[in-house]
Amino acid sequence: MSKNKPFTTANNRGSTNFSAQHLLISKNIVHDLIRHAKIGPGDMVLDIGAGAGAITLPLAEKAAQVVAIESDPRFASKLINKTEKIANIKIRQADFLQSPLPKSPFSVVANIPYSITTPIFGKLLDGPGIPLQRAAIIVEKGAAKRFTSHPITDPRILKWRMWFDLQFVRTVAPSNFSPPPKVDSAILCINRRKNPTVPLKYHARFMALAVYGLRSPRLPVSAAFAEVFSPPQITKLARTLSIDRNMPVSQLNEQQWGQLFMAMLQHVLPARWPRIPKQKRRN
Ligand SMILES: C[S@@+](CC[C@H](N)C(=O)[O-])C[C@H]1O[C@@H](n2cnc3c(N)ncnc32)[C@H](O)[C@@H]1O
Repeated sequence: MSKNKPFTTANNRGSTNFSAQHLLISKNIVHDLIRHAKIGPGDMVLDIGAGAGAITLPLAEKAAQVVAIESDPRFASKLINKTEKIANIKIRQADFLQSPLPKSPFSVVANIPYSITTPIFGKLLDGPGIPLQRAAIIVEKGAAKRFTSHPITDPRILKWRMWFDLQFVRTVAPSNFSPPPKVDSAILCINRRKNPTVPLKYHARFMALAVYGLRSPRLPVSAAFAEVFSPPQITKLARTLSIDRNMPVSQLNEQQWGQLFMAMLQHVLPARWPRIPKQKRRN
């Protein structure tokens, strides 16, 4: 392959996507990412899709350890050469989606490949035992809005937000990348919740209620949970939790979802609990 061709990458289906990668060229944005992720000398940090190392190197000045994962062998080998004398950087040439996550607490600072944003977030946020603490990630602005906004219509995003606070931090203009992408980007911050309304052990059971409750996001709360709570229970709950029983179920916030779930555990017989959805196979 010619030296002048743009860097390319394997996508999550194992084929090759020959589009150019949008590398960060703004030191201010790199600085902002590291600051928002609150990286300090005790932190082990993943840089997902490290490219030419725009984030990796400044990150290593703040963190205890940086593991940079890059699937493109040309980026990876350049980065290995560039960082061989820096003791706290490890470069892994690998597909992040197929790589094991750290077993001890870690953070993420990254400008990721947009084409696999949801699989990357799923890998970081889906499982109950993943020790992710904090992250600042550049994603397409549309995705950042979708992951952080109200109403909440997607049970998977709701589940992420029950245990992690997802915040839209700021828009990042195309001029901060080379080549500039056609769309706006954004910094999205993730912080593990210290006191989630629902204990982590109920992760799968909560997902069952979320999938059931959001099957038709425009249904009023009373109809959405009709098979779980009896009409008097719903009326009482709505009053105690200050919820309008006629509002669309998608208008419930994370805290109200948590309170409804805890009420279900306490007051509803297990036979009426929604079933835990079968895990989808991940390749
Ligand atoms: C948008 S570029 C960002 C590069 C660098 N972080 C920066 O900000 O300049 C995304 C990078 O992710 C890499 N990449 C794409 N798919 C990947 C995967 N599945 N696992 C690891 N890296 C991947 C690409 O090769 C590319 O270098």
